[in-house]
Amino acid sequence: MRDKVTVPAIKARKHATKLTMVTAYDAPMARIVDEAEIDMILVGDSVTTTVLGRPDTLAATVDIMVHHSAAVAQALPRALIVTDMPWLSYHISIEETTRNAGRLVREGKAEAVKLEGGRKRLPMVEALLAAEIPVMGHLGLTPQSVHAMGGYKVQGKELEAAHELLKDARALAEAGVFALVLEGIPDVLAQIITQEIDIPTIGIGAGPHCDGQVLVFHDILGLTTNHLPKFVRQYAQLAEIATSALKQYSADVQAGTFPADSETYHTHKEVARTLKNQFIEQSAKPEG
Ligand SMILES: Nc1nc(=O)c2c([nH]1)NC[C@@H]1CN(c3ccc(C(=O)N[C@@H](CCC(=O)O)C(=O)O)cc3)CN21
Ligand SMILES: CC(C)C(=O)C(=O)O
Repeated sequence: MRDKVTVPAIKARKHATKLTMVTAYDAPMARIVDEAEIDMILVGDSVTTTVLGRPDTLAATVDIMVHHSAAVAQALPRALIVTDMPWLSYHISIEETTRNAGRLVREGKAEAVKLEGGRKRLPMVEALLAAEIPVMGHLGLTPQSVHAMGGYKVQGKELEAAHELLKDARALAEAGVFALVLEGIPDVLAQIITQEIDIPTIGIGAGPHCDGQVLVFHDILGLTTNHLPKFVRQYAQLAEIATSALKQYSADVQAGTFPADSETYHTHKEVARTLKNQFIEQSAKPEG
């Protein structure tokens, strides 16, 4: 039995083996991810795009994140549960931010929260850490900034933007976040940030030099039907497997081969015989 993954254990992996994180949005998904010995489960606001059919993550609310986080926690995973703070739940005031994160922890059973943005989020990050809530940062292509970025575009490609991202990473690390997601940035910038800060970096579309990697469950397993970012590697085509299984089920129903006797309930022979005699025509012949 491997030990429960904790925030200090994640921090301690900075100069050890690579960290892995995968999203999950409900209990069976959490069990599948945990069986694979993934270090961290991200209850991502990508639940909106993967499960709720939305084009972006802006529709996520604290209620939605609590609902999915609590379902994941019900699986009692060994992996650390990190739950996303949705858009506008940490932008208005320190009080609202702390209360919202508190709900993710108390009702959603999150063991840490993740929020997007750098220096402009520092007062909120500091308030959460003061309330003993571990915080994971998220910089670069931050999906909650989709409209401000003008789409899902790689960030930090120009020299000045790269320097600004490094400053944001340093500020978050100094404030005390325990790990930092780097999304959609050039490999060399991710390499430099990883070298310059003393907490683990978790990359998604940020090249191979990060201390760990994260991907979305549906993307890895081939359950996503829409456009896939360049950074996704699909390790299975589960949608195809599911569709062919459901077609087989449908064919069996049409052919009358499902359900079989072993999949059917029976009553006592005497009761069955009497009922048949009363209601089913031509059932007078003796029952076997
Ligand atoms: N299923 C899913 N997977 C994700 O990784 C994900 C979500 N949903 N929803 C929220 C955000 C949106 N994400 C995205 C979506 C698209 C690109 C994308 O298409 N990027 C361009 C980059 C173009 C460029 O600037 O060079 C690409 O072609 O990869 C990247 C991240 C990541 N997140
Ligand atoms: C793409 C990952 C990092 C994320 O934030 C999410 O799944 O919401």
